[in-house]
Amino acid sequence: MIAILGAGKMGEALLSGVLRAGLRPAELTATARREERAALLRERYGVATASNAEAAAAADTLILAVKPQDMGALLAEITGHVSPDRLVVSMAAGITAAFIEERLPAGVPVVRVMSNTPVLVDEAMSVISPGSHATEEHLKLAEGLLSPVGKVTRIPESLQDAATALSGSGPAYFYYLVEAMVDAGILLGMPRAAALEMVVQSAVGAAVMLRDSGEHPVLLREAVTSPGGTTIAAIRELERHGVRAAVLEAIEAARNRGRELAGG
Ligand SMILES: NC(=O)C1=CN([C@@H]2O[C@H](COP(=O)(O)OP(=O)(O)OC[C@H]3O[C@@H](n4cnc5c(N)ncnc54)[C@H](O)[C@@H]3O)[C@@H](O)[C@H]2O)C=CC1
Ligand SMILES: O=C(O)[C@@H]1CCC=N1
Repeated sequence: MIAILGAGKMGEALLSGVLRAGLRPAELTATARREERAALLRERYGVATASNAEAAAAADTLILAVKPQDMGALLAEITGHVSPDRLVVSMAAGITAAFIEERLPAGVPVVRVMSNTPVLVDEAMSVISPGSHATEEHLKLAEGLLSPVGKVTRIPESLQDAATALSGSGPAYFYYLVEAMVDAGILLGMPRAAALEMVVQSAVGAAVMLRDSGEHPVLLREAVTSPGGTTIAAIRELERHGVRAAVLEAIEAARNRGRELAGG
C-alpha cells in the first residue's frame, strides 16, 4: 500500500501518474486537509482517503507531499505510526532527510525527491537522494514509483536545493519566457492566439531537439543565428540587458530560498 499524504498539486499529479503506470486504486490511499478535497480524490481516482495517522499505519511507502511549512506538523501526526520497515519519500523543497529522520522513530528510511509538475504528462524530472537509513533497495523502490512519470536521476543530498532551483522550479522559468515572448508578439501586432501557437510550438520543437539530437545547446543556437541576420539582433539585446546574469542570479536565489525553507 502506498499513501500520499497531502495530495495537493504534486501529490495528485503523482497519484494520477502511478495509476496511469498500472497501479490499482486499491493499492493507494490519499490524505487531504479538507473533506471536499478528499471526496474529489475518491471520485476522480477511485482511491481510498484516510486520516494521516490511518494512512501512515497502513502503508508500506509513505509519500509526503505537503508544503515545507506544513512538514513539521505532518510528521508530528504520523510519528507514532511509522516504523523502520516502511519507506518515507519526501517531495518537499528544502526539507532535508535529517529533518524528517529527527522527527520519526530511529532507523526509518527516507528518500528525498525533487520532482516537477510535468509529472502530469509523464515528462517529470525527478532527482532523488537517500537519507542516512535508505539503502539501494529503497532508492530502487522510489525510482520504480517515479520512472513511469518521467526521468529519474540520483544526486548527493548536498545538491538537492540546487536541483530544486533548476528542475523543480524549472518549468516556471520556461512558462515565464513563453509569456514574455507572447507579449512581444502582441507588441508587434500579432493576434494573441497566433502568437501563443507560434511560441509554444517553437518551445516544443526546441525542447525535442535539445533532448533528442544530442547536440549542445550552443550549437543548436548557432544553427539558428545567421551572420548579419535577425537572431543575432535579438541576442545582442538579451546580452545588453544582462539576461544571462539575471538567470544565474535568479536560480541562485531559488537555491538559497530552498536552504531557508527547512528553518520555516
Ligand atoms: N508545485 C511544484 O511545482 C512543486 C512542488 N514541490 C513540493 O511539493 C510539495 C507540495 O507542493 P504543491 O503540491 O505545489 O502544494 P499544494 O498546496 O498544492 O499541496 C499540498 C497539500 O497538502 C495539504 N496538506 C497540508 N497539510 C496537511 C496535513 N497535515 N494533512 C493532509 N494534507 C495536508 C494541503 O491542503 C494541500 O492540498 C511542496 O513541499 C513543494 O515544495 C516539488 C516540486 C515541484
Ligand atoms: O516554488 C516552490 O517552492 C516549489 C518547489 C519547486 C517548485 N515549486
